[in-house]
Amino acid sequence: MPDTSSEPAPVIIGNEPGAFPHGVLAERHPAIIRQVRDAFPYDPERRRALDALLASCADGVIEPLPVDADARDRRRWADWGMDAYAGRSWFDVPWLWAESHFYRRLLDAVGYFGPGVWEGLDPFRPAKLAELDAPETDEELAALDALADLPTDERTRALLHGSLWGNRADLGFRLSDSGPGTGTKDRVPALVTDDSDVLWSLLPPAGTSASGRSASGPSASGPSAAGTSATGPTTLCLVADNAGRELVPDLLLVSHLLGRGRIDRAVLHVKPYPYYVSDATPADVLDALRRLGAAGGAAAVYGDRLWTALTDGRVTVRAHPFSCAPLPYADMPDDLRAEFAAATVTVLKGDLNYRRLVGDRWWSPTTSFADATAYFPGPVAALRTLKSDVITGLTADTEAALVANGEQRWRTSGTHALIQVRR
Ligand SMILES: O=P(O)(O)OC[C@H]1O[C@](O)(CO)[C@@H](O)[C@@H]1O
Repeated sequence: MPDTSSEPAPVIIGNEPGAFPHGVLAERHPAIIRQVRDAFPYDPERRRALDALLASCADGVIEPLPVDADARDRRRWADWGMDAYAGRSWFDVPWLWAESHFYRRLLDAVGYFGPGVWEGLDPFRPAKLAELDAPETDEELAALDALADLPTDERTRALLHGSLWGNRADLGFRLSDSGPGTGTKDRVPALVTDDSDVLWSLLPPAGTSASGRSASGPSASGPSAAGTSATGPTTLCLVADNAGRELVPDLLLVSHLLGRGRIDRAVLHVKPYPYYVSDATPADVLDALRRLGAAGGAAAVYGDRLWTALTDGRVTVRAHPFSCAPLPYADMPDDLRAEFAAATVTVLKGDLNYRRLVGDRWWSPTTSFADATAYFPGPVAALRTLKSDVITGLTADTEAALVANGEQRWRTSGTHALIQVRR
């Protein structure tokens, strides 16, 4: 039985040495700064700013945004809690807030917000392009050709799993529930919960009816689309996570769902600016799309379908400021809430989105996913590999088996994944 306790669990803070969140702040952030420092021939001013951020990560405090920051951005950060956290240690504020704000400061340091020659230049772009151009990406895209021989349902499932495990940058088009597995001694399937049947019941193939389909679709105001049902177009909101080898299978999945008539439209939510190293921005969507075209074969067919859908408006790309907010989705603004409310289902990809969806808290693992997401304005699904401590929706048996495995890092190592859906 899921735990339906209504008491919110404690918010995760990064102040416990040895714990995963502390390691991210104390070790990972400095490593990211060093990586960025080497990525471009930044001038002395930029290098000094990066060094200052490095020092601040170790023992500094969160500072207010610079006085020359864009006024709208300053207002946003004020709304997002800047006044409450300025002057406090990175280690003593909510971990989600500290991490998110780190990327904002990193972009300041490299001059991303300008003015100047570095304005708008993604400091993570070299790493993103290297991943997109890696031979593994060629192999994964070539593997798509073999999918054509599979029955449609199996292909649909393989593409869903490609998108899911792509969150580990592992585009394997896996055909079995067990995913990549964690070794023969592992007693727990890699997929710790799998609600994919519920997801497919929300997005049935063209010509069949969805009992749970949202009746509040944007049929009245939006353009008509082929295959539109009596309840309005079936719209998928896909809240993307990483660029490169995660975004590629995300795009393949969207293209496949369009091609099979399971959706009429898709809205792809990406980040307005570089974030958490590899998070997808609009420029990354274009790079991934070009990559599909250049691969030829089945990949190019998927890419062409998506290209056409972008040009005729069936697929749109959104980069809402709240996508980079240091807050849970429970605090989303009204315009975003209305968008998600109008979708047939919103699928959130990845670990960070999961943390923001259920709240970055020390939930008991058996806390009901439906309860934790009850505030969300429409049907919602999470496709996530486990890369941080937050977890909900496990059965007591699964939790016990994971713990009994003796492998303490099941929460953070990306060896396990979940598909959770609340209709
Ligand atoms: O790309 P994803 O799946 O959102 O994962 C990013 C993850 O990186 C971490 O911030 C660690 O740095 C995770 O805790 C976080 O959720």
